[in-house]
Parts: sequence; C-alpha cells; structure tokens
Amino acid sequence: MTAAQEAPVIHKGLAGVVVDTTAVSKVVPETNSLTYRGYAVQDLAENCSFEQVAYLLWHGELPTDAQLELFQQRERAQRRADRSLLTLVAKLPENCHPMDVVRTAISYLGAEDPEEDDRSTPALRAKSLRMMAILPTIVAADVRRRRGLDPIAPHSHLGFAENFLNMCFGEVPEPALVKAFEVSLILYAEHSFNASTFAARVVTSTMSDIYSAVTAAIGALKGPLHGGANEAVMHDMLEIGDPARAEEWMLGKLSRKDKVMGFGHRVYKRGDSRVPTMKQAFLDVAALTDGDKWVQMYEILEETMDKSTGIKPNLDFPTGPAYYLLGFDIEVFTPIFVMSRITGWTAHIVEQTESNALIRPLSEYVGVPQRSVKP
Ligand SMILES: CC(=O)SCCNC(=O)CCNC(=O)[C@H](O)C(C)(C)COP(=O)(O)OP(=O)(O)OC[C@H]1O[C@@H](n2cnc3c(N)ncnc32)[C@H](O)[C@@H]1OP(=O)(O)O
Ligand SMILES: O=C([O-])CC(=O)C(=O)O
Repeated sequence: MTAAQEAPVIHKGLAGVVVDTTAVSKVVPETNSLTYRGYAVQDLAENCSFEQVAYLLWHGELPTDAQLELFQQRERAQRRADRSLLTLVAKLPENCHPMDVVRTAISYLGAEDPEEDDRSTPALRAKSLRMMAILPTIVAADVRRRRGLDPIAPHSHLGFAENFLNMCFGEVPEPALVKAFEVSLILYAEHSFNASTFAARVVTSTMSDIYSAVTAAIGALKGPLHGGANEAVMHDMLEIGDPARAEEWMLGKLSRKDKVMGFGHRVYKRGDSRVPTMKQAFLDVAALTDGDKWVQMYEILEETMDKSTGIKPNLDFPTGPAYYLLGFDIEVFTPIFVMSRITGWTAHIVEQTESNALIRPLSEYVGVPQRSVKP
C-alpha cells in the first residue's frame, strides 16, 4: 500500500478529536475541573443565581447589579406563552415524551418569528433570552396537563427557579429546596462540545437559524447516552426498589455487560467535576424530603460500580433522585435539562456564528466497489 493509499485513521464518535476552539467553558479531565468563562462551576453554584450564570455564558462576564436588574426584567417580561402556543402544546398526544413538547415549542417559536433568520449577535442574544424565558412556562404547563391540572401563569416577581417550581407545584418550596434545584440548573448549563451542543453548532455552521439549531440540540439531548440518562437513573432506582437489592442489581448488570445509566463519561474518566456539588444538593433535598432510602441506594450503587470497574457517576446520577424527591415526574427530568442547557447551546451558537466554518468531516467508504446498472 503506497502512502497515498494508506487507510485514514478513523475517529469513531470523534473521540479525542479537537474540532474547534471555544471561550465558553473549559473541561479539564485530569483535574476534574470545569469552568464557565473562567469561573469554577462550584464557585458559581455556591454564589450565583441561574440568571447570573446565563448572563455570564452569553456576555463573557458576570453582570453588575444594574445589568442583572435589566436582564431579569427582560427575562421576566417574556415568560408568558401566547394562547396559540399553549393550545398547540396542549394538542400534542398526552403519551408523547415531554421532550417532544419542548422540541415542538421551539420549532413554533421559530415559525412565528418574522426575523427567524437574523443571525446578528444582538438578534441571537434576544432570541436566546426569549427561549430561556418561555421554556419553563411550556414545561410546567405540560407537567400540569399530564396531571390533569390547569397551567399556572408565570409570576414576574419570582426568580427563574422559584417561578418554575411555582408553575409546576402551585407553591414555592422552602429556600433550601429551591437552592438545590437552582444548583442543578447551574451545573447543567454548559459543557463544551458535548453531543447536543455539537449538534447545535453543526446546524449553525450551515447558516441555518437558531431555532433549528436548538431543535437539533434537543433531539440530541433526549438520548439516554446523553441527557436522557437522568430519567433512566430514576427508572433503574425504582426498579431496584430497596437498597438491599442494589449491589446484586449492579453486579448483575455488569456481568451481562449492560450499560448502567448515570455512570461513565466520554471526557472525564476519573469522575465528573459536577458530581460532588450535585451529590451534596441531592443529600440536602433528601434530608428535607425523607429520602434516606434513595441516598442509601445511591451510595451502594456508586461503591459497587467503583469497586467493580472504577467507573464513576456522571451528573445525571445525583440529579435523577434529586428531581424525583423534589416531586417531578420522571419524564420531565430531561426537559429541565433543556431549560438550563439552552444557555450553553445559545452561547455556542453565537460563537459558531461569529467565527463560522461549515462543519463537514470526511468518511471512509467501505461499501461495495463501483458497479454498473444492468439494463
Ligand atoms: C450529561 C451527560 O450527558 S453525562 C453522560 C450521560 N450518559 C450516561 O450516563 C449513559 C451511560 N454511560 C455511557 O454509556 C458511557 O459512559 C458514555 C456514552 C457516557 C461515554 O462512553 P465512551 O466514552 O464512548 O466510553 P465507552 O462507552 O466506550 O466505555 C468504555 C468502557 O467502559 C464501559 N462503560 C462506560 N460507561 C459504562 C456504564 N455506564 N456502565 C457500564 N459500563 C460502562 C464500557 O462498556 C466500555 O467497556 P469495554 O472497554 O469493556 O467495552
Ligand atoms: O460532555 C458530555 O459529553 C456530556 C455532559 O456531561 C454534558 O453535556 O453535560
């Protein structure tokens, strides 16, 4: 074989391939660290609101008090969904997955935006804010519809996390529970070139509109190897039922070479940077909601997996039981992820737009050699 004919190296799943630069976030697997625009996520989770983090991801700096005030005003003013969008969402089959609902809602927002194709940075930022503001209204209306309840209108005097919880449950839970939920939103907001963000960047690279890019990202996030894992974790925990069965269940899975959802990561091989913070949030929620059984199960599953394989939990592992204890139905876990990741996706859409190159890799053909059609 000559050098010219040498088989190309195949990067299955693009593993290990550096595709582009980004200034949005940095994942360092060696030190299990993650920064958004230079700030450690742990620091942001402890000291910031989700709105501050959204502003940071979009503008590159944390807001001043005046900037935050204006940002919140704009976000709060756009929370309401018009009747036609609520009607459209209410007409979707009740047994469809709530991710179908958010995907459809974003598609609708694109269809009704007369300036859908405006790709200037101010326009992209305005559209991003509109999506961030309205997604909780849609997700909460769908939560209530599935429970046979009327939607609750958004309140402009409540913060992002409080307002969403109020729209779902008709009351704002105690501050420690709101904080734990808000921490999950901050941790879910951004993670460099993960599959859904990359999907958004691929669509953006064709000079398509932001709604199409976000719709593609939602589709990518839904899968259980990505965002859908938070739902799968809780289904597994319910199937196990009793902490006394957890070790046996895990060993059974591993002996059958089944993938255990909520464990492992493409980039982190020594533990997910976000897990300690989210595990603490889960423990806080469990302490306030009689969740001891799920904590025991969590510890046994984590320990058994670690002893048997060395594989660590990812962010979806603590988030699953935390959301369950907060009172969410399982199928709404990944839509909540969307409500948060919309910030990271759209930061990347702006970055891709401002420094664009069509994303179009090569493939190695392994099909039948060229042949002729027999007349
Ligand atoms: C927010 C997020 O999206 S975080 C990710 C959420 N996804 C999940 O939790 C799904 C479960 N996890 C997985 O499927 C994987 O760990 C992935 C897809 C996330 C990353 O996988 P990759 O980097 O492609 O690693 P890959 O799947 O090749 O795994 C390497 C080895 O570890 C094993 N492994 C990895 N994750 C797991 C797991 N969750 N359960 C059991 N074994 C696992 C694989 O079977 C493989 O073993 P082998 O070498 O003997 O075949
Ligand atoms: O980075 C990844 O591949 C998946 C992930 O953890 C995320 O998107 O938050």
